[in-house]
Amino acid sequence: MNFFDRLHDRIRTVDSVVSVGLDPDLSRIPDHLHEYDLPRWAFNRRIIDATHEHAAVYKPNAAFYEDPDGWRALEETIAYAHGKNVPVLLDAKRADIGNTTRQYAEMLETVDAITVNPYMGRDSLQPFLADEEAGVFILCRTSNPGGADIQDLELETGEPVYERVAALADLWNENDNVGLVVGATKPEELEALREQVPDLPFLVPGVGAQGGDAEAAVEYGLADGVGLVNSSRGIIFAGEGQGEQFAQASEQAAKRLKNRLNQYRA
Ligand SMILES: O=C(O)c1cc(=O)[nH]c(=O)n1[C@@H]1O[C@H](COP(=O)(O)O)[C@@H](O)[C@H]1O
Repeated sequence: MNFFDRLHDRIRTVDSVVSVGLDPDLSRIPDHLHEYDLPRWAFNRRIIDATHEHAAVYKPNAAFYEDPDGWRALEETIAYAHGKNVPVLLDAKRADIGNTTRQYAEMLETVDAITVNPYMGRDSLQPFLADEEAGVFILCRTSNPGGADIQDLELETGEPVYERVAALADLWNENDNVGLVVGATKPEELEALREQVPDLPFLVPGVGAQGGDAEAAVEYGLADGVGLVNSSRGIIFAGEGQGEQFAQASEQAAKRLKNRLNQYRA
Protein backbone atom coordinates (compact mmCIF):
# COMPACT_ATOMS: atom_id res chain seq x y z
CA MET A 1 0.00 0.00 0.00
CA ASN A 2 1.22 3.45 -0.94
CA PHE A 3 2.72 5.45 1.95
CA PHE A 4 0.31 8.35 1.64
CA ASP A 5 -2.69 6.00 1.70
CA ARG A 6 -1.27 4.44 4.87
CA LEU A 7 -0.64 7.90 6.29
CA HIS A 8 -4.19 8.93 5.43
CA ASP A 9 -5.47 5.93 7.42
CA ARG A 10 -3.16 6.65 10.32
CA ILE A 11 -4.22 10.31 10.46
CA ARG A 12 -7.85 9.18 10.56
CA THR A 13 -7.19 6.57 13.24
CA VAL A 14 -5.48 8.94 15.68
CA ASP A 15 -7.16 12.11 14.42
CA SER A 16 -3.74 13.72 14.32
CA VAL A 17 -1.25 15.15 11.82
CA VAL A 18 1.49 15.40 14.43
CA SER A 19 4.91 14.05 13.51
CA VAL A 20 6.76 13.41 16.75
CA GLY A 21 10.44 14.04 16.13
CA LEU A 22 12.67 11.57 17.91
CA ASP A 23 15.89 13.57 18.23
CA PRO A 24 17.28 12.14 21.51
CA ASP A 25 20.16 14.50 22.20
CA LEU A 26 22.23 12.54 24.74
CA SER A 27 23.08 15.71 26.64
CA ARG A 28 19.38 16.33 27.34
CA ILE A 29 18.19 12.82 28.18
CA PRO A 30 17.24 12.47 31.88
CA ASP A 31 20.12 11.32 34.10
CA HIS A 32 18.47 8.12 35.29
CA LEU A 33 18.33 6.78 31.71
CA HIS A 34 22.09 6.96 31.31
CA GLU A 35 22.35 3.77 33.37
CA TYR A 36 20.88 1.81 30.48
CA ASP A 37 22.94 0.06 27.84
CA LEU A 38 21.28 2.21 25.15
CA PRO A 39 20.05 5.45 26.77
CA ARG A 40 18.58 6.79 23.52
CA TRP A 41 16.49 3.66 23.10
CA ALA A 42 15.41 3.76 26.76
CA PHE A 43 14.36 7.38 26.22
CA ASN A 44 12.55 6.77 22.92
CA ARG A 45 10.68 3.77 24.29
CA ARG A 46 9.22 5.88 27.06
CA ILE A 47 8.41 8.70 24.66
CA ILE A 48 6.68 6.27 22.29
CA ASP A 49 4.71 4.69 25.13
CA ALA A 50 3.54 8.15 26.18
CA THR A 51 2.82 9.72 22.79
CA HIS A 52 1.83 7.04 20.27
CA GLU A 53 -1.89 7.78 20.53
CA HIS A 54 -1.21 11.29 19.27
CA ALA A 55 1.44 10.47 16.67
CA ALA A 56 0.65 10.25 12.96
CA VAL A 57 4.30 9.28 12.48
CA TYR A 58 7.57 9.20 14.36
CA LYS A 59 10.40 11.07 12.69
CA PRO A 60 13.81 10.04 14.04
CA ASN A 61 16.52 12.31 12.67
CA ALA A 62 19.50 10.17 11.66
CA ALA A 63 21.96 12.74 13.01
CA PHE A 64 21.12 11.65 16.54
CA TYR A 65 21.98 8.00 15.86
CA GLU A 66 25.10 7.98 13.74
CA ASP A 67 27.39 5.89 15.94
CA PRO A 68 27.32 2.15 16.74
CA ASP A 69 25.13 2.44 19.85
CA GLY A 70 22.96 4.94 18.02
CA TRP A 71 22.30 2.56 15.14
CA ARG A 72 21.19 -0.09 17.61
CA ALA A 73 19.00 2.44 19.40
CA LEU A 74 17.47 3.47 16.08
CA GLU A 75 16.77 -0.12 15.07
CA GLU A 76 15.00 -0.81 18.38
CA THR A 77 13.08 2.46 18.08
CA ILE A 78 11.84 1.71 14.57
CA ALA A 79 10.69 -1.79 15.53
CA TYR A 80 8.96 -0.48 18.66
CA ALA A 81 7.13 2.28 16.77
CA HIS A 82 5.98 -0.28 14.22
CA GLY A 83 4.80 -2.49 17.07
CA LYS A 84 2.50 0.39 18.04
CA ASN A 85 1.33 0.68 14.40
CA VAL A 86 2.98 4.05 13.92
CA PRO A 87 4.76 4.64 10.59
CA VAL A 88 8.37 5.82 10.76
CA LEU A 89 9.70 8.66 8.63
CA LEU A 90 13.48 8.60 8.76
CA ASP A 91 14.83 12.14 8.53
CA ALA A 92 18.05 11.31 6.74
CA LYS A 93 18.19 14.06 4.07
CA ARG A 94 20.09 11.65 1.81
CA ALA A 95 21.01 11.53 -1.89
CA ASP A 96 24.20 10.80 -3.81
CA ILE A 97 25.38 9.49 -7.17
CA GLY A 98 23.22 6.60 -8.34
CA ASN A 99 25.50 3.78 -7.22
CA THR A 100 25.72 5.19 -3.71
CA THR A 101 22.14 6.28 -3.40
CA ARG A 102 21.02 2.73 -4.23
CA GLN A 103 22.66 1.74 -0.96
CA TYR A 104 20.94 4.58 0.90
CA ALA A 105 17.62 3.46 -0.54
CA GLU A 106 18.05 0.12 1.24
CA MET A 107 17.03 2.05 4.35
CA LEU A 108 13.50 2.00 2.97
CA GLU A 109 13.28 -1.68 3.80
CA THR A 110 13.05 -0.78 7.48
CA VAL A 111 11.23 2.56 7.47
CA ASP A 112 8.09 3.86 5.77
CA ALA A 113 9.36 7.17 4.44
CA ILE A 114 12.51 9.26 4.22
CA THR A 115 13.63 12.85 3.71
CA VAL A 116 15.93 13.43 0.74
CA ASN A 117 18.01 16.26 -0.64
CA PRO A 118 17.34 17.33 -4.26
CA TYR A 119 20.66 19.13 -4.76
CA MET A 120 22.19 16.36 -6.89
CA GLY A 121 19.19 15.99 -9.17
CA ARG A 122 16.84 13.27 -10.29
CA ASP A 123 19.24 10.34 -10.67
CA SER A 124 20.41 10.88 -7.09
CA LEU A 125 16.82 10.33 -5.94
CA GLN A 126 15.70 7.69 -8.41
CA PRO A 127 16.17 4.64 -6.14
CA PHE A 128 13.97 6.34 -3.53
CA LEU A 129 11.38 7.49 -6.06
CA ALA A 130 11.21 4.01 -7.59
CA ASP A 131 10.01 2.51 -4.32
CA GLU A 132 6.24 2.65 -4.77
CA GLU A 133 5.51 1.80 -1.14
CA ALA A 134 7.72 4.42 0.48
CA GLY A 135 7.16 8.12 1.06
CA VAL A 136 9.88 10.44 -0.25
CA PHE A 137 9.93 13.94 1.22
CA ILE A 138 12.09 16.28 -0.83
CA LEU A 139 13.65 19.30 0.90
CA CYS A 140 12.10 22.35 -0.73
CA ARG A 141 12.09 25.43 1.53
CA THR A 142 13.73 24.59 4.81
CA SER A 143 12.98 26.25 8.14
CA ASN A 144 16.49 27.43 9.01
CA PRO A 145 17.67 31.03 8.45
CA GLY A 146 20.32 29.89 5.95
CA GLY A 147 17.61 28.23 3.87
CA ALA A 148 17.50 31.50 1.94
CA ASP A 149 21.15 31.30 0.83
CA ILE A 150 20.42 28.91 -2.05
CA GLN A 151 16.71 28.09 -1.97
CA ASP A 152 15.61 31.73 -2.46
CA LEU A 153 17.99 32.49 -5.33
CA GLU A 154 16.15 33.73 -8.38
CA LEU A 155 16.51 31.76 -11.57
CA GLU A 156 16.59 33.34 -15.03
CA THR A 157 12.83 32.64 -15.27
CA GLY A 158 12.24 34.81 -12.19
CA GLU A 159 11.18 31.88 -10.02
CA PRO A 160 13.13 31.07 -6.84
CA VAL A 161 15.06 27.81 -6.64
CA TYR A 162 12.59 26.33 -4.14
CA GLU A 163 9.72 26.76 -6.62
CA ARG A 164 11.75 24.96 -9.27
CA VAL A 165 12.37 22.17 -6.76
CA ALA A 166 8.61 21.93 -6.17
CA ALA A 167 7.93 21.79 -9.92
CA LEU A 168 10.53 19.03 -10.36
CA ALA A 169 9.19 17.11 -7.38
CA ASP A 170 5.73 17.21 -8.97
CA LEU A 171 7.23 15.84 -12.17
CA TRP A 172 9.09 13.11 -10.30
CA ASN A 173 5.93 12.01 -8.52
CA GLU A 174 5.16 9.21 -10.96
CA ASN A 175 4.40 6.76 -8.13
CA ASP A 176 2.33 9.15 -5.99
CA ASN A 177 4.96 8.83 -3.29
CA VAL A 178 6.49 12.33 -3.20
CA GLY A 179 6.01 15.02 -0.58
CA LEU A 180 7.84 18.29 0.11
CA VAL A 181 9.58 19.57 3.23
CA VAL A 182 8.57 23.18 3.85
CA GLY A 183 9.30 24.94 7.14
CA ALA A 184 6.56 26.39 9.33
CA THR A 185 8.81 29.43 9.73
CA LYS A 186 8.01 30.29 6.09
CA PRO A 187 4.21 30.81 5.97
CA GLU A 188 4.21 32.85 2.76
CA GLU A 189 6.25 30.26 0.95
CA LEU A 190 3.97 27.54 2.33
CA GLU A 191 0.95 29.32 0.88
CA ALA A 192 2.57 29.85 -2.52
CA LEU A 193 3.81 26.28 -2.71
CA ARG A 194 0.40 24.85 -1.80
CA GLU A 195 -1.04 26.77 -4.73
CA GLN A 196 1.75 25.65 -7.03
CA VAL A 197 1.60 21.92 -6.20
CA PRO A 198 -1.89 21.29 -4.77
CA ASP A 199 -1.52 17.51 -4.72
CA LEU A 200 1.76 17.10 -2.85
CA PRO A 201 1.57 16.52 0.92
CA PHE A 202 4.06 18.53 2.94
CA LEU A 203 6.13 17.67 5.97
CA VAL A 204 6.17 20.95 7.90
CA PRO A 205 8.85 21.13 10.60
CA GLY A 206 9.61 24.19 12.68
CA VAL A 207 6.63 24.55 15.03
CA GLY A 208 7.53 24.40 18.70
CA ALA A 209 11.21 25.09 19.40
CA GLN A 210 11.71 27.09 16.17
CA GLY A 211 8.59 29.20 16.69
CA GLY A 212 6.94 28.49 13.31
CA ASP A 213 3.34 29.19 12.34
CA ALA A 214 1.13 26.23 13.34
CA GLU A 215 -1.97 27.59 11.60
CA ALA A 216 -0.18 28.06 8.28
CA ALA A 217 1.42 24.65 8.70
CA VAL A 218 -2.02 23.03 8.74
CA GLU A 219 -3.75 25.33 6.30
CA TYR A 220 -1.13 24.88 3.60
CA GLY A 221 0.71 21.71 4.64
CA LEU A 222 -2.12 19.29 4.00
CA ALA A 223 -3.16 18.02 0.58
CA ASP A 224 -6.63 16.51 0.80
CA GLY A 225 -6.16 16.22 4.54
CA VAL A 226 -2.81 14.43 4.27
CA GLY A 227 0.40 15.96 5.54
CA LEU A 228 2.51 16.21 8.68
CA VAL A 229 3.45 18.92 11.13
CA ASN A 230 6.55 18.02 13.10
CA SER A 231 7.73 19.00 16.53
CA SER A 232 10.78 17.35 18.06
CA ARG A 233 12.30 19.17 21.06
CA GLY A 234 8.95 20.79 21.93
CA ILE A 235 7.53 17.33 22.60
CA ILE A 236 10.35 15.05 23.66
CA PHE A 237 12.00 17.54 26.01
CA ALA A 238 8.78 19.07 27.37
CA GLY A 239 9.53 17.33 30.67
CA GLU A 240 13.20 18.27 30.86
CA GLY A 241 14.28 18.59 34.48
CA GLN A 242 11.31 16.54 35.72
CA GLY A 243 13.29 13.33 36.18
CA GLU A 244 11.26 10.14 35.90
CA GLN A 245 8.07 12.08 35.12
CA PHE A 246 9.45 13.40 31.84
CA ALA A 247 7.32 11.24 29.55
CA GLN A 248 4.05 12.50 31.01
CA ALA A 249 5.00 16.03 30.00
CA SER A 250 5.74 14.74 26.50
CA GLU A 251 2.33 13.12 26.35
CA GLN A 252 0.70 16.41 27.31
CA ALA A 253 2.80 18.33 24.77
CA ALA A 254 1.92 15.92 21.95
CA LYS A 255 -1.76 16.06 22.86
CA ARG A 256 -1.71 19.86 23.08
CA LEU A 257 -0.11 20.16 19.66
CA LYS A 258 -2.57 17.66 18.19
CA ASN A 259 -5.52 19.60 19.56
CA ARG A 260 -4.11 22.91 18.42
CA LEU A 261 -3.51 21.64 14.89
CA ASN A 262 -6.94 20.02 14.82
CA GLN A 263 -8.54 23.42 15.37
CA TYR A 264 -7.22 24.40 11.97
CA ARG A 265 -8.04 21.18 10.14
CA ALA A 266 -11.12 21.37 7.94
O1 LIG B 1 13.66 17.68 7.23
C1 LIG B 1 13.31 18.08 8.34
O2 LIG B 1 12.57 17.43 9.07
C2 LIG B 1 13.65 19.46 8.71
C3 LIG B 1 13.65 20.38 7.69
C4 LIG B 1 13.66 21.74 8.01
O3 LIG B 1 13.54 22.60 7.14
N1 LIG B 1 13.77 22.11 9.30
C5 LIG B 1 13.84 21.19 10.32
O4 LIG B 1 13.88 21.62 11.49
N2 LIG B 1 13.85 19.86 10.02
C6 LIG B 1 14.04 18.85 11.09
O5 LIG B 1 12.88 18.85 11.92
C7 LIG B 1 13.26 18.70 13.29
C8 LIG B 1 12.87 19.96 14.04
O6 LIG B 1 13.16 19.82 15.39
P1 LIG B 1 12.60 20.84 16.51
O7 LIG B 1 13.04 22.21 16.11
O8 LIG B 1 13.23 20.34 17.76
O9 LIG B 1 11.09 20.70 16.51
C9 LIG B 1 14.76 18.42 13.30
O10 LIG B 1 14.97 17.02 13.23
C10 LIG B 1 15.22 19.09 12.02
O11 LIG B 1 16.40 18.50 11.52
